[in-house]
Amino acid sequence: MRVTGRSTKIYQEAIKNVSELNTADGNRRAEFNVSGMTCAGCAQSIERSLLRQPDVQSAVVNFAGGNVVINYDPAKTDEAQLADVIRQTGFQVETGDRETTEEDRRRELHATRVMWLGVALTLPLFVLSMGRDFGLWGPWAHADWVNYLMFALATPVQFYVGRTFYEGAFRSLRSRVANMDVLVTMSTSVAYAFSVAVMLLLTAGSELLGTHVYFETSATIIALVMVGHWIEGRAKTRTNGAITSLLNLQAKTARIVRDGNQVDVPIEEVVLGDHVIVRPGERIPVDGVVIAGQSVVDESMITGESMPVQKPVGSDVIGATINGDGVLTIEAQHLGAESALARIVKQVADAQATKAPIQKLADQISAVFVPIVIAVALAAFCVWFFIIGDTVVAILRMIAVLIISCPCAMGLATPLAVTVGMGRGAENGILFKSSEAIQRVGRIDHVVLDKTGTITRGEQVITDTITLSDLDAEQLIAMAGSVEWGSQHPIAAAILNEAQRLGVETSMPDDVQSTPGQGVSARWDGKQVHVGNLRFVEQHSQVDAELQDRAAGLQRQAKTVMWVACDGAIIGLIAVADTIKPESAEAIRRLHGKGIVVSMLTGDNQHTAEAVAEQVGIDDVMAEVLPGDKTKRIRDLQSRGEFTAMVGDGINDAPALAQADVGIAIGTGTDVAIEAADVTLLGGELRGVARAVHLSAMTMRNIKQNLFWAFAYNVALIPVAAGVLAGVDSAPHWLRELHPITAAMAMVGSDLVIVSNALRLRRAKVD
Ligand SMILES: Nc1ncnc2c1ncn2[C@@H]1O[C@H](COP(=O)(O)OP(=O)(O)OP(=O)(O)O)[C@@H](O)[C@H]1O
Ligand SMILES: [Cu+]
Repeated sequence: MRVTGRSTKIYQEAIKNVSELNTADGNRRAEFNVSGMTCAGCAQSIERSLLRQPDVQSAVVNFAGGNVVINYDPAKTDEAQLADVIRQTGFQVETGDRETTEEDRRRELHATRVMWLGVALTLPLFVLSMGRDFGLWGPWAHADWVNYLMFALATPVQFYVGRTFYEGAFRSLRSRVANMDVLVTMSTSVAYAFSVAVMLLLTAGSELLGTHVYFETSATIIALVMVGHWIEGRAKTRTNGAITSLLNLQAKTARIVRDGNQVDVPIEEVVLGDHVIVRPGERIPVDGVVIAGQSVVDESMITGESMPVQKPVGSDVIGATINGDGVLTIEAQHLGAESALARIVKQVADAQATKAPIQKLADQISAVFVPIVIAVALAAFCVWFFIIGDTVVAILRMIAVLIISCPCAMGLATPLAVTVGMGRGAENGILFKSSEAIQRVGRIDHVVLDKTGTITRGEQVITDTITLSDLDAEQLIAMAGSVEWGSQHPIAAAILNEAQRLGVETSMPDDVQSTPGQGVSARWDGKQVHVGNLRFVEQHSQVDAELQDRAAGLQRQAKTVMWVACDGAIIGLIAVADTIKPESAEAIRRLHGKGIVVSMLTGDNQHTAEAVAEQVGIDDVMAEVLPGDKTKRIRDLQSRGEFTAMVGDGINDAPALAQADVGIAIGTGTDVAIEAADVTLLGGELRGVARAVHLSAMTMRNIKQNLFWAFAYNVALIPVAAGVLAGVDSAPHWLRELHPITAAMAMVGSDLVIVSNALRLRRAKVD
């Protein structure tokens, strides 16, 4: 990814930070910016030369982003050696932690000047030549010296302006992957050399090769392709606009308290623990926690949720979000590359550097494409030369075929759309882990939702207590609460909160045993206490039918019922309720609208699960599933041939997220779920699932349109260029004899069509 200006620093800090990290398999990861790539063929030749190194596990070049990500064994090689390998392949390398330098800017400026020089030399050449063909000039135009004038104009274009093509072609042949430079070089060299021969023969008084020179053809092709690539390059930097604008959200300064005074300092000078004052309407400068004040904050730029969020003391705030009406004092927590924003940008950049399966296919095709094209071009030449016997036409046909079939459009089709799609995702709080993820999400036909924390808020509160025996409610809570000291479960927190609210004392239990998905038991106050679901307590105590009915009644109100047993006798029930997130029902409706089946997967009781399911419109309920069985349920769906996504909030869903065809994690942060998931919804709400599906489908459609265009254009125009329409009288003249210049315009045009189609995604609505 190429990011320029002020944002470079944050981005590169983030990248540097990860380059230093070891990857999971003990390898290291390096990222370089590579310049000098002219088409997807170049990207392939770099990949191949890197993969030939025995110590390189993977190498992915993103042609559109101009970078390469390498996974290597640090014991055997280092970044400098890898950079050398790329240089030997013939490209310039910049290591990730270097900022855009004067040197780069000069190089870019020089390239642009050379391009304009090419245009300046080609224009008069073109006018001169075309004017002569159409008889606009007087008889002087047919004098020998005019040919020499054209020669003088075309030669610098061919060898000075067009030098990059020769260099590119040379590099490409050395690594044995033919790229577009080979095609441009071959075709223009043929046109140029042929014209020189005609010119010299005419001077010698021979018309052996005819009387027409084609200097303007070679020059125009070079100029056109260069202008095309220049426009393309400018458009490509716009494809990452979403990320650049995310980075630009960072505040430049922060108002901090130092020695009791408020001072404004540049954001880089804020250190961990600084107290930062955020005034109404200001951008929050850094990630932190609120230590004084009260306000609402607009987090839409990070999470995609438009509703402002309440921020009382103790809540986390994210840098780059916008403060509402209150004044906040925050303590700075995550800075620089650690900040949420930098991590988001980094994840998107990483994801963009991976290859979608559909692109691998396109790469394979374009790799064999160039040799095939050269064969077709030679065949066209032979047919016209030997069978029809027209040397000039034979040469023009060959040039036209070479030019029109440049496969660069194929290489651009996927990465451009993926880059834009991921950027759109990031703007809406949807982070894709890889390019493959964005491709897979669109194929989902079954979504499995975790209940607690995903469909519901995950904030349980006690609603009912039923006591048997002579215990009162407070004593029941004291007993259950004490035993729950030994549990991390949200239900434990709910019971302890209730104890605190009632002012009941709880105390440390002994011999705590917690059974995941069932409950917890301990010795407390000389008694053996069990707190958990029915399955758990009935192993140790007698459960009568009347009580079961009462429990079921509570469960049908979507409440979760905990049984409390003491020394083998049931002594009470505690019911907790969780609020269903207000947007859950709508989120599920949207998935249904896309023809997706929605199931619920929960450890909770069947009645409770069904009551919740009914309120939000779930199709199918899988309840009372033990934590360890969640993956199995996902596998069952997969074995029925369903492309399954699992959506979870992370506490115990990580294995199921990893098992699913697409794992979608809800929420911010860095926990295991996000590691295991393919997609993270930063906003933490379910509507993001439908948005992700929609965005993915749009991106895939865009990719397919691009690929279709790239291939259809080649398949349709190669035969035309070869001259198959020559004998068809009803075809327009320019198609019957497709001139190489027309071919060059079509080639550049097809690239631009693809770039602008990909950019169209930037404005697409995600909802
Ligand atoms: N510490 C505990 N105290 C009391 N009951 C518990 C405890 N842990 C689990 N349970 C019981 O076991 C059931 C299943 O728990 P589990 O953790 O598998 O599901 P969950 O996380 O509550 O729901 P979901 O699977 O929807 O996220 C709970 O509904 C509860 O009845
Ligand atoms: Cu091209």
